[in-house]
Amino acid sequence: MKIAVIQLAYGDEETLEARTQRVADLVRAQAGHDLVVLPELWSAGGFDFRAWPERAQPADGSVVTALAGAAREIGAVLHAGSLIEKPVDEPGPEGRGMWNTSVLIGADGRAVARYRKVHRFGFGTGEPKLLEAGEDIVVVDLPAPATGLRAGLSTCYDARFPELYRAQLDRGAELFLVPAAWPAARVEAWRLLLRARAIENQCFVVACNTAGTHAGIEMGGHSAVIDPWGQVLAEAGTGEEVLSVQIDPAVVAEAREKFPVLADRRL
Ligand SMILES: NC(=O)CCC(=O)C(=O)O
Repeated sequence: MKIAVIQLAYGDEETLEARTQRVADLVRAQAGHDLVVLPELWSAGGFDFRAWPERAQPADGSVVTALAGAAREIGAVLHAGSLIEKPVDEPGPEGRGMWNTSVLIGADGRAVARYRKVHRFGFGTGEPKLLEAGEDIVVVDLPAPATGLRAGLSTCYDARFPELYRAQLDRGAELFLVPAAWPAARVEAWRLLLRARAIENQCFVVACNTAGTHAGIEMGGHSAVIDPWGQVLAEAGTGEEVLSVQIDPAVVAEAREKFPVLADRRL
């Protein structure tokens, strides 16, 4: 399976329309890959809380529609990163009506899965103040042409909560897709947590972070693809960059058979 991880950089100047066009073009440029992955909240701005209400959209709004077209054109599965989702007529349990939602799009341009971020980052500000929390664990068989692995969806801060990944493992996950807007200030934690999630669950990790500086926060980059042994197959630097990585889905079963640590779990 050939994967492209688009570590996008952005600042504060670009309009939503211009960024959407730029990102759709970047996705189109990944023709030949089976799976293309984008970062968290690239359309709304990961830490640009004030812009979220005006950039919020339904999960079938103009941003996802533009990307679905790009995925269809190149015949790839696309993890569209996440957006500030504001569905029509869904106020949510806390009355905020907005979620940090990831969308996985098939090569036919149709949405195959949606994940609403469970752990909200901000300690009383930002996400917990403005957004609803997701409540569902989402694990899905990757569709053609990215077939062969079952993927668990999570987002950024979720990486600090190993129990979420165990729950995904128990639903058959073999690969974790993790879009993020993780700041440079804590990038070593990001790098370490991703490897830990791969090793403890014997899963691939495909993690796509943000680069650049927006809303006064420098993003950490270091997107990575990690195998079930914890080997880093590719890692980005700190700027905008596309990682292109070939993975062998058979490595999951191989690692679990050669080193059957999961069989020793005591619940
Ligand atoms: N967007 C996020 O979830 C940021 C998480 C973060 O900065 C951290 O966990 O540290």
